[in-house]
Amino acid sequence: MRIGILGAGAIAFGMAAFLAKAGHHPVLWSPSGARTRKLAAGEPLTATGAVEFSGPVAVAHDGREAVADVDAVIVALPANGHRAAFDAALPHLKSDQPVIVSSHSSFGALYLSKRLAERGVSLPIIVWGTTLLTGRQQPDGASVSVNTVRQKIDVATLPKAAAAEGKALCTELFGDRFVERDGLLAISLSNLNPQNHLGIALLNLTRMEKGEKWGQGEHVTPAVGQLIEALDAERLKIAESFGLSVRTVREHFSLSFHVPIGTVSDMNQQMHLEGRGGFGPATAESRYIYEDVPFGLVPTSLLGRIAGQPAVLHEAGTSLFSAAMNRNLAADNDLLPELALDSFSPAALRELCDQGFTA
Ligand SMILES: NC(=O)C1=CN([C@@H]2O[C@H](COP(=O)(O)OP(=O)(O)OC[C@H]3O[C@@H](n4cnc5c(N)ncnc54)[C@H](OP(=O)(O)O)[C@@H]3O)[C@@H](O)[C@H]2O)C=CC1
Ligand SMILES: CC(C)(CO)C(=O)C(=O)O
Repeated sequence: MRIGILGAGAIAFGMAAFLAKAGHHPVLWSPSGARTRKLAAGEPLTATGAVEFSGPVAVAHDGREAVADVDAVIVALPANGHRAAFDAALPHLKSDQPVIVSSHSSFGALYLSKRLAERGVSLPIIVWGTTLLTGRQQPDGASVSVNTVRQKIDVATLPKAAAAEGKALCTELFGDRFVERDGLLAISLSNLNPQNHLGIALLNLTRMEKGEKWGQGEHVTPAVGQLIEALDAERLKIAESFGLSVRTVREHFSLSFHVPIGTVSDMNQQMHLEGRGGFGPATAESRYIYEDVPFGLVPTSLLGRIAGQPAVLHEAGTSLFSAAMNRNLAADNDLLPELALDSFSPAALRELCDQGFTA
């Protein structure tokens, strides 16, 4: 199949390599063009580690080229770029052309659904709770090091009625690893980066600010792990009050990183011992803050208010990072203001997350 990928970072490169290796035809789009310059000049895309691949891949020069004549579109860039990517693709998307959002954040699928309905276009939006793989892009501009390919990925569709079709497509492209969850609302409570990264980045902020090279797994010490698990308890309580089943952070870690289940700290220490703990951000200008606070902590706090289960640690995380960065990080979210979800009842939100917007 021909697959348009919006984004050209670590995840987009890794997915393109995975797809090309499986015989599909990925088309990568870098919004600025910078990250596909080498590939467009004919250098092969190279993946090493958990995915091994080297070969040519196609490059799109704009949003129109990225979605023209493709069988499906994948959005694979940080959530602070989702609205820009959606807007670039929107005028060119056709009815029945599925769009996969990985990882889904901050009700981006509802934003896309609303804009598509305004155009009279109807297509399945497939949302994943996380990414297919983890990895880091290499400075040579044409390669990616893939740390892990996940065993399980939570998936749902908007509208919910497209669930079987959505899961079948994902399985055809990426194999038998998809676990169907109870709609977009469940997936909105399934992305664990915001909680994980709040613990990691807040408690290691000076390391990031000073540009140190530091082991991420190694620095998920017992205190950091306990903060992550306390944040997880808030998320689980919100999910429960909506009647939704979601994975715990312990299950997520064990399934993603192939370590026996234990405390979050113990699992990270195990990854560190095996040389798979990775490195934390070497700058405070990191998506761990600028993506995960506005597009992760903020929407979870909103869900907590709607559910009557205030997420006090999530709210504190937003306030603490906003103070430390001297910036109102909640105001960086450019998706939620378009949706005005604050006044929704739990039942009305659930209905919208199951049906989406219709033309
Ligand atoms: N890497 C990992 O291991 C993991 C990543 N994730 C999630 O996956 C998603 C992708 O991550 P990853 O690939 O690592 O991220 P990267 O930072 O590597 O993504 C870079 C890509 O995003 C584009 N981009 C970034 N910000 C914007 C913006 N404001 N507007 C438009 N485009 C933008 C860049 O554009 P340009 O090409 O123009 O530079 C580039 O194509 C994120 O949501 C991340 O949290 C989740 C778990 C693990
Ligand atoms: C490094 C990892 C896998 C865990 O924090 C991650 O989730 C990310 O890079 O976003």
